[in-house]
Amino acid sequence: MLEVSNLKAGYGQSSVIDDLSFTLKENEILGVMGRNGMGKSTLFKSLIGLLPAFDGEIKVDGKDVTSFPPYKRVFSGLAYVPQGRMIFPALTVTENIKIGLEKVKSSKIPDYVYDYFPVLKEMGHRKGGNLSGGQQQQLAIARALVCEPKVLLLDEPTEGIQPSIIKEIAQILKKIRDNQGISILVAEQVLSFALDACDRFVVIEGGDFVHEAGRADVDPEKIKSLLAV
Ligand SMILES: Nc1ncnc2c1ncn2[C@@H]1O[C@H](COP(=O)(O)OP(=O)(O)OP(=O)(O)O)[C@@H](O)[C@H]1O
Repeated sequence: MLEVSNLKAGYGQSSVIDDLSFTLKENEILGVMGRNGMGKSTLFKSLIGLLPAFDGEIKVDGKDVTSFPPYKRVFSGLAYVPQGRMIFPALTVTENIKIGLEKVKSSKIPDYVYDYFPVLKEMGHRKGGNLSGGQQQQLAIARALVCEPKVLLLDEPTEGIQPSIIKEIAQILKKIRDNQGISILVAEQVLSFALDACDRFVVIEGGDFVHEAGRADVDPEKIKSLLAV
């Protein structure tokens, strides 16, 4: 569903992601694990087009989007939830979700949003900035979901969120994958969350993948050691 070949990306003259290749399969949840500063956000920003690729190719469902600006990548099936969530604090919960609906030219929030995130129904009229971190994360995921993406990019969804909500978000992501039939790429540092949510795991270090494992053969201690170095 997402094919990344020999991707090179970074800031100005300095390259952070260097010659990275991987694929995300249909209905797969792939966890990109890595310590602070290892290149997770840089990778995600280059996938959605906030950073241009210096080289390489990004394909979504077979379509080359490498030269597309972010909005065209969204129309090609990508959706992005940035680190820090970036919801609109002065808009209500409902208004925030409706921004995602612009893409599908609809004004009705689909019922599935409230099945996954009942709290967003209760808090529909509340300003986004007055929600807790966990609720804001759910709002950001909901806003991305209503774009009906083929691939959802989630950058550190657990950051600053309490453990019980982290567990809940892992379960919801699996439900979303199953019911909406989308593929999910998630950057994470919290190993327990990744083990709950992901089908496959890669560890990024210095902009390159240094370890890969599937759910069946994952060695949590190995990943823990790579995250702790
Ligand atoms: N705007 C920027 N300009 C220049 N260098 C940057 C910029 N943003 C990040 N970097 C550098 O790129 C490298 C990778 O950072 P990145 O934010 O991708 O890491 P990360 O794995 O997402 O870490 P974190 O979990 O802390 O967000 C780091 O060396 C960082 O200093």
